[in-house]
Amino acid sequence: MNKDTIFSAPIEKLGDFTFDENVAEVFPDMIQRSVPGYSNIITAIGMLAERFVTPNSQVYDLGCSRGAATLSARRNIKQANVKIIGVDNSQPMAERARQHLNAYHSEIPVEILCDDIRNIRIENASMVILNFTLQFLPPEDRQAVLENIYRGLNPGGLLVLSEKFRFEDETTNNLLIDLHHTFKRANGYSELEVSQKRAALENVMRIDSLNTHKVRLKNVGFSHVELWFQCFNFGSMIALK
Ligand SMILES: C[S@@+](CC[C@H](N)C(=O)[O-])C[C@H]1O[C@@H](n2cnc3c(N)ncnc32)[C@H](O)[C@@H]1O
Ligand SMILES: O=C(O)C(=O)C[C@]1(C(=O)O)C=C[C@@H](O)C=C1
Repeated sequence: MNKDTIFSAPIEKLGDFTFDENVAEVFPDMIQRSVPGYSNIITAIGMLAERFVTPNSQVYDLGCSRGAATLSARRNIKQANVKIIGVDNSQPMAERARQHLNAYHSEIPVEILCDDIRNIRIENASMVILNFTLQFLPPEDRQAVLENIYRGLNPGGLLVLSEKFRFEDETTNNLLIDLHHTFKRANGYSELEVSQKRAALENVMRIDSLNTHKVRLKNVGFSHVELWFQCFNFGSMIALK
């Protein structure tokens, strides 16, 4: 697996973080070493797919990157006549997702669309995955994306929403951010890598509190909303229609 060294040397003009060719190339290593609990969440997405995906329905993986969540879902779906649609607006990510998914045999068709998730109409969905994607949309666009998902989900359908969180209590917020940085250091990132990446993400990743997520999901109409996983300032929620 290609190692993420993107922020290892000093960068004079640090621009905003983007999912470009360089990031796509090292992405599995980057996300594994940056997001505490990432592999547990990917495994659980498979378990949830096994339980929630119904025959003759569709599964959407929005912001699918290289297709890790899509693959986990596809491996665990036992129902007939299911289609998975992965969407990512980064061409280098979408290409790698197609290659990655084609490398494994499956009866379940997967279509990878290179498009903005704000343009996709969700239809006949039994499960929708937003695994660390909503946080990259402008905050004012998040409600509309969730409304579109809610409308396209079948009754009883599941949304999995994983995000980095902000906490309203300043002391615990700072502690959890600090623990996340300790986690990254333990995974081999230097102080410079941690601080340059933090600066690059500042404008593009405007994170919400857990409460903001819960209230918004309820406002959109979801009947049952719960946090099922948290490690430091990262976590994953389930919302049922
Ligand atoms: C942190 S990654 C997601 C990781 C992936 N879901 C996984 O489980 O491995 C965020 C992804 O969302 C994509 N993305 C960000 N904004 C998007 C948008 N408006 N439409 C489509 N994809 C978007 C990025 O290109 C990136 O690949
Ligand atoms: O590395 C960080 O500090 C992060 O915030 C992690 C995070 C994410 O949450 O999506 C940010 C960008 C990369 O795509 C991978 C992980």
